[in-house]
Amino acid sequence: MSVSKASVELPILDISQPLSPSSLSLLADACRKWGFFHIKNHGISKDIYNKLHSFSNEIFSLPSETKLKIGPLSSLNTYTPHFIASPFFETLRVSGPNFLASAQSSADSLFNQKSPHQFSEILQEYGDKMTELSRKIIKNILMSLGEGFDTKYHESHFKNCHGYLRINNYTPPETLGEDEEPEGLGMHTDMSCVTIVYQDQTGGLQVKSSAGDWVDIAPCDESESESESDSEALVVNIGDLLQAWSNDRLRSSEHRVVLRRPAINRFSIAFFWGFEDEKVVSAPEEVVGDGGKRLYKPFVCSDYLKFRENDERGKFEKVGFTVRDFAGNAITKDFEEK
Ligand SMILES: O=C(O)CCC(=O)C(=O)O
Ligand SMILES: [Fe+2]
Repeated sequence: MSVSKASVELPILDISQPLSPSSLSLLADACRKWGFFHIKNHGISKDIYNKLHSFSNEIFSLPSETKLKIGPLSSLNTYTPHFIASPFFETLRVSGPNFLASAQSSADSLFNQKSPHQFSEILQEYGDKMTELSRKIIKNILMSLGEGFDTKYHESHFKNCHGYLRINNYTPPETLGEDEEPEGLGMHTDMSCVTIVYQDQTGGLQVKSSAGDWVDIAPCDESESESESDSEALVVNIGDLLQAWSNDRLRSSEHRVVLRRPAINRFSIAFFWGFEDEKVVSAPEEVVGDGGKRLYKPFVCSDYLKFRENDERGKFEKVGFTVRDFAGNAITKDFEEK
């Protein structure tokens, strides 16, 4: 296994402000080279994360039989147990736009009664914030691609996007050797347009460079920087849908999560924001640019999701296939590392 301790320097963008031309250019570079960047001043406090973390712990600490009431063989199917994506990973899905109803139906089944609403209410607030942030992020990415692209494409292409949350719990094996770094979540690309990830201070998220090396995306605690906010910067990454829509001008990078010593649980929340099912994904002429080659055949969004989700493993792990295999024309451009 290749072990890399190098950590990539990603821009940290202040999402509460309109981005300056120099920040837009940092954003464009990061999206082309890594498909990853950080955002700060996103308006979600540490207090919210602490609450989400402790409620989630309560759920993940329930006996397996209880959790399986909402597992893959149940009608709800919001919980994915260990040994599907990896032996060390379990996850709870909360679907939007009614995050409250989705979280509440899982909680009610788990606790076998009408349970208190606080967890669901916080998830509604969190989901709404993520939705708003995703819109802002897409707008900024469009601005970074070309002048006037946000007004041209934001409404016409992205207004029906929608999102869901996954709350992830990584439980490493109790004995972990010094150089042992088992995969908590295997290499994959996201099927979204953009994904917003909160990772706790444990670390272990890695992105593959265009040269093929794994590099760390270190947790970035804003409260340690000069920022006034009391929260951590969030990780944002480009998903396959936006890579195809942008004709590879934006990169959907392979990434994974490795587990390290000390062998403690790792907690993360990912928000996936993507096109509506029926959307035909096709890069606009102007995005492809004069003389540019079209790298993907137009495809229907849900057909790609089905292609990836045809079995439970394919959703998470070691995807042999990405959007390039699904809709790519023979000639695909390699991402330059500049
Ligand atoms: O747990 C993380 O930090 C990342 C999770 C992830 O990549 C995913 O859920 O797609
Ligand atoms: Fe991911």
